Amino acid sequence: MEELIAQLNRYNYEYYTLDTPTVSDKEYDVLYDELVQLERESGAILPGSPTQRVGGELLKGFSEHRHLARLWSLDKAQSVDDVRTWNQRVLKLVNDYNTKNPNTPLPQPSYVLELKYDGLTLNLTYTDGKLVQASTRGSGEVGEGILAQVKTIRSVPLTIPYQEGTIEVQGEGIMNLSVLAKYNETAVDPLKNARNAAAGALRNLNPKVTAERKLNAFFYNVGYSDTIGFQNHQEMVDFLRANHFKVNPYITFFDFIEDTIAELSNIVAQRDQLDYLIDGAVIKITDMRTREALGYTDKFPRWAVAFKFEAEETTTVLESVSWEVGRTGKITPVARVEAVELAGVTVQNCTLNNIGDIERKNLKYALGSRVFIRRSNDVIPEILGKATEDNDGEEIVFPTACPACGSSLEQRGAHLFCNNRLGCKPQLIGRITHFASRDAMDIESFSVMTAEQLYDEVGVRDPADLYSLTFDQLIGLDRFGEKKANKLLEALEKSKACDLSSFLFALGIPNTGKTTTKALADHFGSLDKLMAATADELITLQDVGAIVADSILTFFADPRMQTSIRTMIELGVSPTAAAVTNEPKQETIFTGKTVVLTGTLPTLSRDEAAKKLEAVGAKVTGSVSKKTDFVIAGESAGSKLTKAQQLGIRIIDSEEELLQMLGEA
Ligand SMILES: NC(=O)c1ccc[n+]([C@@H]2O[C@H](COP(=O)([O-])OP(=O)(O)OC[C@H]3O[C@@H](n4cnc5c(N)ncnc54)[C@H](O)[C@@H]3O)[C@@H](O)[C@H]2O)c1
Ligand SMILES: [Zn+2]
Repeated sequence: MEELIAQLNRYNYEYYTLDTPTVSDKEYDVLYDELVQLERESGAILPGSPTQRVGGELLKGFSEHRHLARLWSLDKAQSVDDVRTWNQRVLKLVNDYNTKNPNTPLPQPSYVLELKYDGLTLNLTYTDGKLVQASTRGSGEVGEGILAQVKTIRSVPLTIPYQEGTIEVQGEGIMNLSVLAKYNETAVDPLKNARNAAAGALRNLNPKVTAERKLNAFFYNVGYSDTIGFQNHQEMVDFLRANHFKVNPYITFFDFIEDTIAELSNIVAQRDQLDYLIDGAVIKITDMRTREALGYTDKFPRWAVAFKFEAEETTTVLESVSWEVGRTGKITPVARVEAVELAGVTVQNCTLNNIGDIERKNLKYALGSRVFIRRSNDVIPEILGKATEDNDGEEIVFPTACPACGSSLEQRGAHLFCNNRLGCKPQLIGRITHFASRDAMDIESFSVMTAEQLYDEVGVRDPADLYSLTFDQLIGLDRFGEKKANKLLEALEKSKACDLSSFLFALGIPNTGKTTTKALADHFGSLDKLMAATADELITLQDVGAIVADSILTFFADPRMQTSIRTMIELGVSPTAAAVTNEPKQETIFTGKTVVLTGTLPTLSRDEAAKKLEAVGAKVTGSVSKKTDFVIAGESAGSKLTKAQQLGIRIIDSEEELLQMLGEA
């Protein structure tokens, strides 16, 4: 217990006083919970235990402010069961109170749900309508006066309409994520995390530094007033709004705890769409008399509980960096980290984006050091920066030669490239695999392994080579029986009658994705016309700017590409543009609606289903949001389906039903 107390107090100091934590909240919480557990089991609380107090030490240089009413921490629930346990305790206390006070019983508890903003607590003091002090939470009783710093926040009102005596209002100072990203674009010292960025700026003695960070704030409580009282939370929120405090639009009231709990998953689903960090949601009892009756422990109110979300950040050790070659020749650093659990999965690989990013994030000498990693949505976790200040790690040596083919590398912007387009195996394998992929030529049963095998054993170097493969060549290969060989040849044959936009996408023209290739196909109508197009003609298209136009021209001017395309055409590949119709063929339930496809349907490929939907005027998009009208979920649909369920979006989970709705079955 002594060790834990020493360790936790050091982390508290780094977090609350210095605003530069060296462990993640997740790691801190594990140790804290361990201490709570030991205190409970032993019945002993040792001196200096962080479970008995709020916050950390005050910084020198700021004046002290004694809060007119105490500020609190929040009890936390890690699971919905913890929320239910908290609620049971509330019900029991209400019941006890009502037994003792039969003439003035408390109402049946009702609940308010708010987001838990992750920033720095602010306590604002107004006297006769004027902002006279602003302070941090500090110890809960005394905080640091940071009036000049808080005045730089544009959303903090300097005067308010309510002018009767003194009130204190609490909120959270935050940095919007978009503001942080913008700040980091040009910053010499990029900021790792919005919470520490906000806290550090507010507790900077120089208000100019605070102003540069363009902070924001949300207010959620009137902690003290000489004159005014509220019956319930809604009245208090109305008062805050009427007095021009920025109140978060998401505040929801519930009569039943189970409804409140059900709503938590909606917040989790929308977490990634918010422009600020939240680390949970707060459930509070709405009735003020009940709050008073329930009271406080040493540390937190009994009438509120914070439901903590799964952490998205943690720390781990950066073990090694390897360099991967993509199909365009771009070299991507991939970090191998000590295995660590984050948001329910074990993380072992993280992206480092590019060499520019490694330098910007001060990771050049970070091999073997502890680093912060962050995972949001389904993307590969990213390394945010080092967890220590020292530069004692080993150097990440940037390659000068391609790890695959040995050619010397060229730096363009923040990226390294291998220019050996024709002789660098991973580039060729990448191009062939991309060519055959589902969104491209959709050659069934073709995988990276097939591409590698054909490369190694039959000498396939270019997508065009696929169309002269013979049965005899294939049957001689490992793991290729008669059936498999025929299947691949059939799939290749079938792919010859492709549509132009898929063919263009399959070619892998740099800087052109599916939307662009579709626009090109629609506009030009034939491969020949596109290949003869000029830059002026290309940039008339909506999706095509100067860079994309240049990529397209350079690509088709390359004699090797011309040969490859000519060979394919000679071997029977015949890309044709779908007839462009501006009017959808027929009105269906999907006309004008936004649809997301996920998982595998029994017979239709995702592309075929998308085409059918587009033909009746639906917009097919890649990610589920509130704007999605339908989600078509095939077999092994994953997170998109979960999200659709959470958002209450209509889900169609059978191909038959889909075809029926399309009027085809
Ligand atoms: N990484 C570290 O080294 C380290 C060290 C210390 C603490 N911590 C983190 O801090 C947590 C404890 O911190 P705490 O006591 O400062 O905060 P808390 O999690 O107990 O929450 C209380 C605070 O939540 C804020 N809040 C945000 N939205 C709110 C809302 N709608 N209603 C009411 N309050 C709201 C308020 O500022 C309030 O002071 C730990 O669980 C840990 O995750 C991390
Ligand atoms: Zn190479």
